[in-house]
Amino acid sequence: MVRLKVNNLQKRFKLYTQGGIEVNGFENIEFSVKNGEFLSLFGPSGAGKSSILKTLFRTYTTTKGEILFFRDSGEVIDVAKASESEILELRHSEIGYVSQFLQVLPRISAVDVVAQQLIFKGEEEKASRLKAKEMLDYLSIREELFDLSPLTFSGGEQQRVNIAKGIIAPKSLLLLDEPTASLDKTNTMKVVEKLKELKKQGVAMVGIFHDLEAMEMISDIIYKLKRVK
Ligand SMILES: Nc1ncnc2c1ncn2[C@@H]1O[C@H](COP(=O)(O)OP(=O)(O)OP(=O)(O)O)[C@@H](O)[C@H]1O
Repeated sequence: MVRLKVNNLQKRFKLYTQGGIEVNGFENIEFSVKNGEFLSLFGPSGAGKSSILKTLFRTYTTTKGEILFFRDSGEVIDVAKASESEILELRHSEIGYVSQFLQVLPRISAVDVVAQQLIFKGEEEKASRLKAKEMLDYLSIREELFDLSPLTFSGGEQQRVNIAKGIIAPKSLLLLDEPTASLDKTNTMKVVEKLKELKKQGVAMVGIFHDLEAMEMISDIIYKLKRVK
């Protein structure tokens, strides 16, 4: 079943603080992603990969085109045109976004940052914390760090906590913006294994990988972008 269909999508940025100059982000983007499929956005720097992901999550508005999200109920929502409250609801229940940067409140432990995602979904607290610990351990976070705030962790450790947080309670569509950017090969491959499990669970994904081997291992579709002139 198709989860996401993007039709003739275009983004032009208007730079109000710089004399209203317009800059091309991307244009003529067309793809669809089914449940359990992974589509990678691939292309040179500046081709528009990150901007496409942000537009799919409605961090950026759409200049032209459609972003059709298909709910299990059969209802179709155009993310490009949906109201703010519909977008908040979609983000809450259907669409997840994982960037390369962890954003957390101070004084919340790594385990809690991850476990909260399960607790929000209604899972019991003790079981959630146990699952969170297993996920952190799988992603090579040392046990002595579990109860500390990730704000003092290294860049790569923060990124792994961020991935754990982003994938432990997956929604139906997951958007991944270079989630493994500063990870070593071993941890990158561990993330790829986890993402493959999500595919088996039927999660549709759109992602950007700078590691080409990881991209080829995980992708069902590689969508090639050219720099717009
Ligand atoms: N918020 C913004 N305001 C103005 N222009 C933007 C904005 N975000 C992106 N752009 C422009 O859109 C184009 C595409 O940028 P984007 O970051 O999506 O590329 P990318 O393919 O992800 O590149 P990279 O691989 O280097 O991360 C660039 O020319 C950039 O200057």
